[in-house]
Formats: sequence, structure tokens, C-alpha cells
Amino acid sequence: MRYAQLVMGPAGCGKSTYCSTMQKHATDTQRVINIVNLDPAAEVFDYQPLVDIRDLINVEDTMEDEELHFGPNGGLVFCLEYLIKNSDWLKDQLCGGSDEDIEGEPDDDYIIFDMPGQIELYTHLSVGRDLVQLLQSWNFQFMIDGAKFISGTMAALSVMVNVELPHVNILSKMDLLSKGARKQLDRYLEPDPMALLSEVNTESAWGRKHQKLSEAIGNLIDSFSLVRFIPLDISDEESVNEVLMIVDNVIQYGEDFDVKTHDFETPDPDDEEI
Ligand SMILES: Nc1nc2c(ncn2[C@@H]2O[C@H](COP(=O)(O)OP(=O)(O)OP(=O)(O)O)[C@@H](O)[C@H]2O)c(=O)[nH]1
Ligand SMILES: [Mg+2]
Repeated sequence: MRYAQLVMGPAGCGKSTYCSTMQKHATDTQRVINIVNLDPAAEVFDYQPLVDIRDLINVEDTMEDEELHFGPNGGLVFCLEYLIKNSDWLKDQLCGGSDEDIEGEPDDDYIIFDMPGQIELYTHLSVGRDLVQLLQSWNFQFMIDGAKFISGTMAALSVMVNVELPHVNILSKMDLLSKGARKQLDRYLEPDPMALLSEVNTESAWGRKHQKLSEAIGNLIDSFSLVRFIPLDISDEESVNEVLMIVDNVIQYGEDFDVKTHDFETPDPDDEEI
């Protein structure tokens, strides 16, 4: 089987850090997770990518090119569309090129795709969906990491509707919260959207004017069980493990797992902790 996670979220929310944290955790627990960088504007990340879109095309190239002359956002869209058009390149890099590998490969592949932060790529442009269809045609199974709170949830819903995949919302950077702040967090982790929205309602003219809309949004979020956020504290091994387990469960990884664990040797006690 081939398993994949697409990591999406606002700029700087910790997507690349999530990728490298999961990869390190996998190594520590005798699993192999590979990372593919699909951000053509990426400058730094703390992992060794299996595939890097920048080997195919770079945002700077599209901006400096005399004919194209894109700005950073147009350049990004161009790069991803270029990737889709040159999907054979990606297929070669991911699958070693031969169709036989895709059909008959006995080992599991588990790949995390580190995506660019521009949400419009997945909400209303076809690039995100094209990419997903491509990967699905190569037998990848999926999940998605969504964005922030009520507005993030709406964005996540919009992504879900557009790309038609199951997803898990992750609240990153938990290590930055004080103990007191963490205690208050529970109401946000599994919040009552109606209660949260009613707070918004009374506070502003906008809220009063759009009360019906807010209620409808609350109902929508509620009935799709969208508002569940999983906290991630990358400095806490337990937390990293829990997030990976939840995601594995969503993409149905590890259902025939006991066979797999014997493929690996005993862990090296000198392995670095995260
Ligand atoms: N303390 C803490 N810092 C984090 C965490 N995740 C990310 N950061 C920091 O936040 C900054 C951005 O993290 P990245 O992982 O590069 O975020 P990104 O979403 O990949 O960013 P873009 O690719 O630019 O959209 C870096 O300085 C990270 O060190 C976290 O869980 N805890
Ligand atoms: Mg990044």
C-alpha cells in the first residue's frame, strides 16, 4: 500500500516542522516515513526530502523569466500547474518510474507532502484536486491537515469539499503555551460551535446583523463534526505519537501491522530524541 499525508496550513504555522518531527518520530519507532517538498518557494526545512519540487522548478525562475514575469503568488500557482503537467517527473521520483513498481510493490510507502501555505491552491483552484487525483491514481491513500479555528474550519470544509478527502485538524506549537493557557484549551479542542459563535454574535454589529448566518455556520460545522482539533506538542514524544496514531487511523495505515514490525532490527539506543 501507499499512504500519504498532505500537510496544508497557513504560512509559518509549522507544516515543515510537523513533517520533520513525524519523520524523526517514525525513525525512532522503527518506521520509515519519507517527505516530499512541494513548496517551490521553500527556503529552509529541517529534513532530507525524498523528492523536491525545486529540482523541477523554482518560484524564482518564474519571477525572473523575461516572458513569465510572475509575482510570488502567481509564480507559485504556475509551479504547481507545471508539476501537474510534468507528472511523469513526479511519478519517476516517487515510484522509480516503472508501472510494475506501482502495481506490484510489496513494501508500504508512507509519504508526507509538505505543501505551500496558500489556501486558495486547495479551495478554489484545481491544482490541489489535480494533485490529489494524480497521487490517488498512483494508489496513494490520504489525509489532510487543515487550518485554524472557526475561519480555519470553514477553510478546511472548503478544502474538503474541493478535494474530497478525510482530514485531521492539528493545533500546532502547543509547547509555546503556558500551563494556565493549556488548561483553557479544552473548550477549543472539542468546542461547541454554537456557544463559540454566540459569543461572537453579541459583541459586534456585524455579529448581530449576521446572526442567522452564524447560526447556519454553527449548524454546518456541528453536523459535519468538523471542529475537532488535535493538539501537537513536538517536544512531547507522547503527543507526537498520538497525532501520528490518529492520522494513521484515518488513512488506515497499520491494519496488518504486526507483520511489518519484524522487518526492522532492534532500535539503536543512541538514537536521538526529538
Ligand atoms: N516552539 C515551536 N515552534 C515551532 C513549532 N512548529 C514550528 N515552529 C517554528 O515556527 C516557524 C515556522 O515553522 P515552519 O515549520 O517552517 O512552518 P511552515 O508552515 O512550514 O512555514 P511556511 O512553509 O513558510 O508556510 C519556525 O521558526 C519553527 O521553528 C512548534 O511546534 N513549536
Ligand atoms: Mg514550510
